[in-house]
Amino acid sequence: MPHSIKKLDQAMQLIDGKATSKAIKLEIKDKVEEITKNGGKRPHLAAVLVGNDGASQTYVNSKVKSCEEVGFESTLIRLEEDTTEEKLLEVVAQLNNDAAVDGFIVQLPLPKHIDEKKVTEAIDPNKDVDGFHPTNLGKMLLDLPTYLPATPYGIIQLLERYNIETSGKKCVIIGRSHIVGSPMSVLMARNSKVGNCTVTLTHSRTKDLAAETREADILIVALGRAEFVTADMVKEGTVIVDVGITRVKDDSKKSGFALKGDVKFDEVAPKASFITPVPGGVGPMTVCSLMMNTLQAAEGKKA
Ligand SMILES: Nc1nc(=O)c2c([nH]1)NC[C@@H]1CN(c3ccc(C(=O)N[C@@H](CCC(=O)O)C(=O)O)cc3)C=[N+]21
Repeated sequence: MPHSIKKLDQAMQLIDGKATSKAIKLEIKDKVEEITKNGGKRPHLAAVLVGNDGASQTYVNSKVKSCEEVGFESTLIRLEEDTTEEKLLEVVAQLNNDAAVDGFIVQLPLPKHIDEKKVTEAIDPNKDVDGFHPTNLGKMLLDLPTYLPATPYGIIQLLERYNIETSGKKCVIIGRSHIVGSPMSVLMARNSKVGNCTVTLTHSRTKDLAAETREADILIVALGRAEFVTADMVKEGTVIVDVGITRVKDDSKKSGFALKGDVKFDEVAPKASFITPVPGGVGPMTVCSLMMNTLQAAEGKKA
């Protein structure tokens, strides 16, 4: 068969996270209009940012902007890099008790002198729209109503909206973080519309990683190393979800850096059936999930 025809048969489709998040945000905006029209309160998301990390500022700004787009109220609380753990826990307690705030997040990573676990556990699970609190992760595991962690929830939305068949497929995940890889393994395995996969969760101690990834019908990459996955690591026709986002120095860019995913896109994309780009893939969906969780919080369907 001529090469060009083979290529046509296997046309790769880009999964457009930016467009999907826009569509979902319009749906949320409609719901907000309905709520306020009926005299209800506008959903309100608060975000706490400690310090001046460049990437964190970008993400938090995009969350505030998304709130405006969907008609949410938003509050950004900025604290100095040297804020004490005690002070941050006070701010968390205030937000827990503030009836005007439906949900809030504390942007991670936090400065080294603050215990992230302690802060996460201090957040009222009913307001934990990040879905990081042990109570909410536990509920997820038990299929109880809860807030799903933002990035995994965004990925599920993408797979669902692109009608990607997951049932009975082999899903390989790279990275076992508490906020992406680990919850993703639970969601892909559970008995749900998107789910029913046979899941392999790989990590730094996995013996022959490429042997595992080559088996994947769906490959989810979340280890945070730019261009880690190369063409030889994937089989033809795989669905690839790239969660990584690393700033790499690039003098040709106005910002001085380029954003790179965990997948070497140019060489891997031609082998994929579906693939998420970076930027414009999973990132915008993460923000969108926060909006969905905040709407859920405001509607009183508490975790
Ligand atoms: N408590 C907490 N909750 C989070 O949800 C959380 C966090 N901490 N810490 C950091 C990670 C990362 N994250 C992203 C959000 C948006 C984009 C995003 O919008 N990315 C754009 C590009 C943005 C850019 O230009 O840098 C894109 O991929 O197209 C990416 C990553 C949320 N996180």
